[in-house]
Amino acid sequence: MSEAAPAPVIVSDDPASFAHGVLAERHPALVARVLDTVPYGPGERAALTALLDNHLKGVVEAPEPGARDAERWTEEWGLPEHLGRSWFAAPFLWAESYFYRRFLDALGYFGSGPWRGVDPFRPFKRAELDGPGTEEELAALDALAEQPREARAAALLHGSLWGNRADLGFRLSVESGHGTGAAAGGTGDARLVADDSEALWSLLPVGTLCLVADNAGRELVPDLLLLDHLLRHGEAERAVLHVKPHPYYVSDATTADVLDAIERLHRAPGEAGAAGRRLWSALAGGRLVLRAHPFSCAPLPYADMPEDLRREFAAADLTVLKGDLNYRRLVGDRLWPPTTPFARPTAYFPGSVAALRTLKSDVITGLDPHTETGLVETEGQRWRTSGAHALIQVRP
Ligand SMILES: O=P(O)(O)OC[C@@]1(O)O[C@H](CO)[C@@H](O)[C@@H]1O
Repeated sequence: MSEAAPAPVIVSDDPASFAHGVLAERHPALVARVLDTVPYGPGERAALTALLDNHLKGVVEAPEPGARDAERWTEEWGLPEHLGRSWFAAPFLWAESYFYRRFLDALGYFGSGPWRGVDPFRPFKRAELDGPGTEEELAALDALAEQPREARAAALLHGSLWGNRADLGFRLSVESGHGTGAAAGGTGDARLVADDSEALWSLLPVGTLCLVADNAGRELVPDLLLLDHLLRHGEAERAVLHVKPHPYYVSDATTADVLDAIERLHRAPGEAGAAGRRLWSALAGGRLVLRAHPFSCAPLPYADMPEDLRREFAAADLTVLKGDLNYRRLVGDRLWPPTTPFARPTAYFPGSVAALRTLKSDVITGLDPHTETGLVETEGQRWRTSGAHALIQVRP
């Protein structure tokens, strides 16, 4: 491949690939889990089962008639190109994203019936917030408060980074043995395959910081704690938190999830409760602003973002994107040579941009050659998808 040629887009048609495994194994596991957890009626169950059958063996079909976003999918998000073709022939990012859109259709999320607006993934998100893991993490904030400010900032950054392992989609394949995940691995710096944290801190303080959130629950809580820290200490005058306009990729955070997370903090004792109260006031007072742009659920890379979103990111002094899916969309869901400089596929992004991500899919850029060689020698290609490694990358 020449220097200038873009790397190949990832497609799910190779049965040996990670992408194929997501469609063929992770999605059936997800359907089973949701139907086990939520007492949807026979109609919704039949529709979801039919969708899964179509996804695995059939061809891409149009959304339910009258869908309010049908025009967008048709005119802007590439649906006509894939209609009538196997889901496995479409780009991985497109197929996966459309599956979540159709998932909500099957369960009446966009309909006019009683399941309208009911998040099928909410029980999983709530269980995380109410679980002992969250309780322990919140209690640890009291001891952290004794630390010097820089140590606190570093701990909160790493909390937000490693919180990214908390997506149910990823854990489904780890639990069912289909993934190569190491969900309980260590979290020390040795597991960072790229660490631009110095460059990240050097960009602060800023006026407006955009944080493009990923998962709810145990990822969103540390994201909010990081934002609270930055706002409180003047490292950002204002923060804009981008969430999804509807449930997506199982655990992705919506406005309702932000409210649940703040409520969880609010009712905690000590430092966590104080952070919850500050975040509540920041939202009420406009220093913390929520955005739920439709493009956040688009099946496309950020390089194709619409003009209004581009202007929004351009107006921020720094945009931080969380998680694996956002990384795939930021650099393009392509098989880049891992040593491709991070600055190259992100050159189009308006303004300074940073990525905080645990590695849970094949896409990777910005590795130095020694790091890549060392990873391949010890792990083959498993390091790309196991979730055991993470990165902090910055393009100022
Ligand atoms: O964006 P997140 O929550 O970090 O990860 C989402 C994820 O689980 O979904 C995709 C496969 O389903 C992978 O890109 C990734 O592992």
